[in-house]
Amino acid sequence: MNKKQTAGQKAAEWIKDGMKVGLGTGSTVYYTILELGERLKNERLQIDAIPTSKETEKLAQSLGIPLTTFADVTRLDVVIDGADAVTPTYDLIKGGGGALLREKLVAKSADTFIVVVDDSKQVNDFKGLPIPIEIVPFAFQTTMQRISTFSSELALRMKKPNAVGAVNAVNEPFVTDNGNYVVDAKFAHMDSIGSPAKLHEKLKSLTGVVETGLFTGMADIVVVGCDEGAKVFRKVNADYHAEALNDF
Ligand SMILES: O=C[C@H](O)[C@H](O)[C@H](O)COP(=O)(O)O
Repeated sequence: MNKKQTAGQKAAEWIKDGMKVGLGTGSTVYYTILELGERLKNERLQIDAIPTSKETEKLAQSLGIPLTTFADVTRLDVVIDGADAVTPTYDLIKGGGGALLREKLVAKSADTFIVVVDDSKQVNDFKGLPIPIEIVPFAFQTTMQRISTFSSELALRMKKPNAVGAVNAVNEPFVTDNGNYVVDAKFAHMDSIGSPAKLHEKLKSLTGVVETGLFTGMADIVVVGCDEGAKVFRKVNADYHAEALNDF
């Protein structure tokens, strides 16, 4: 079993009968969703799920996972999602797959937000790492200019050469499920900005910025897949405590 699978499958144990569940996006939570599909086949488990992307929606549908929307649900019992980087204080960078806006909307509606990563995602800080920022396409050049006043490096995310619908990938911006663009921006001078939360606020205040991939103070539980198995960290008040596997 690879480390992503270890973390993803472990987190699926959290889902109980009758729960409203948010399903994240990416290659780690993929294993949570597969496991959930298996459990639905083998157990008397009734859940309703809200996907964070069209990709996850398709996967959930293919596995027969019942889907719902925010028209019918206001709170979610559990949201499980991946991350691109996790600090020792459990701040996250998300949006490597471009699903950050829906992911944040869904995670903000969660009673319990569970993050699944393999141990390669653990970092000391976000210094020099690209932060995905969703921006509106109109006048995106001016939004990028505003971001560049305090970013050390930034690039408009382009479609991957083999992406669905990419005609001339090099010249086509990647478009999110919400019809927006994504800028990946590095901030070498994080120290002078203060903290990821301050950076998020600073970016959000710029006209044209829709959302950032900085998820600070949001994770309730972090499941880390490593060689020895899945390590579980749970937030208790403001601190995170490692838990024995069978407590989970
Ligand atoms: O937009 C994508 C999401 O934020 C993903 O959850 C994140 O990029 C982690 O993905 P993966 O589990 O594939 O590394």
